[in-house]
Amino acid sequence: MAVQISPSILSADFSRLAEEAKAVEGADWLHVDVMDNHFVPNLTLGVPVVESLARATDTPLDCHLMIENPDHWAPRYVEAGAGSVTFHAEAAAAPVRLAREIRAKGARASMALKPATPVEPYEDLLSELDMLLIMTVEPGFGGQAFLDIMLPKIRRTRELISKHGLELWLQVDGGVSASTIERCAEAGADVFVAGSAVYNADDPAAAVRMLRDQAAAVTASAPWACAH
Ligand SMILES: O=C(CO)[C@@H](O)[C@H](O)COP(=O)(O)O
Ligand SMILES: [Fe+2]
Repeated sequence: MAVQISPSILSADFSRLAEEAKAVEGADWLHVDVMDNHFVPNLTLGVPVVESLARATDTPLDCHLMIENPDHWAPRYVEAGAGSVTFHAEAAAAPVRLAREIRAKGARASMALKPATPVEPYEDLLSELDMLLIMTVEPGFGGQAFLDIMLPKIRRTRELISKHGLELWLQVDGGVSASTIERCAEAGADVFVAGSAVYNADDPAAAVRMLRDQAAAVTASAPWACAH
């Protein structure tokens, strides 16, 4: 699978969301961070804003739900127009049922792991998912420093994907920039969320292209990238 870039609208100007979404057209996804001030200590946006964003851009929406009770809310984000919906493993009561419901409603189903949550207990669930998101910061805020200590988890997850022959995308989110994306790609990530590295750049669309080129140069020689 080719590498994909998902700019996070969290680092954009929220008073101009439609324009900011258009500024990164050409990206593979638009990452939308939904926070409820319970699962994480921050509050962002909800279903009505996602509905409006879906109308404002042709870029598919990659909704990252940092909320309690995703079992109830995740399907609502599919109905709002998201192309991919990520719920947190730590918050979901019934992750298999939820992933199946997201898929049945027509979106890609994805599950996220906070930094302290290991992947191994979820090995048997991976076949139910279209993407696994490994957080490379503690969720809640943009602009935090990348956690290098997550690289072994990315590597172990890539090994599990290869071992089971899965078509699972492996996303990283948090502190991904020109100085960290290559390490993520080397470890086995293939979908990269970048908020501040894209929206703080003078030319966000060019920043997306540069990040994609950097990651693609690394994965071009990765055996797992050739296999998918
Ligand atoms: O989910 C989150 C934060 O919880 C992210 O999607 C951030 O929005 C990424 O921002 P940067 O770390 O790239 O600035
Ligand atoms: Fe995110």
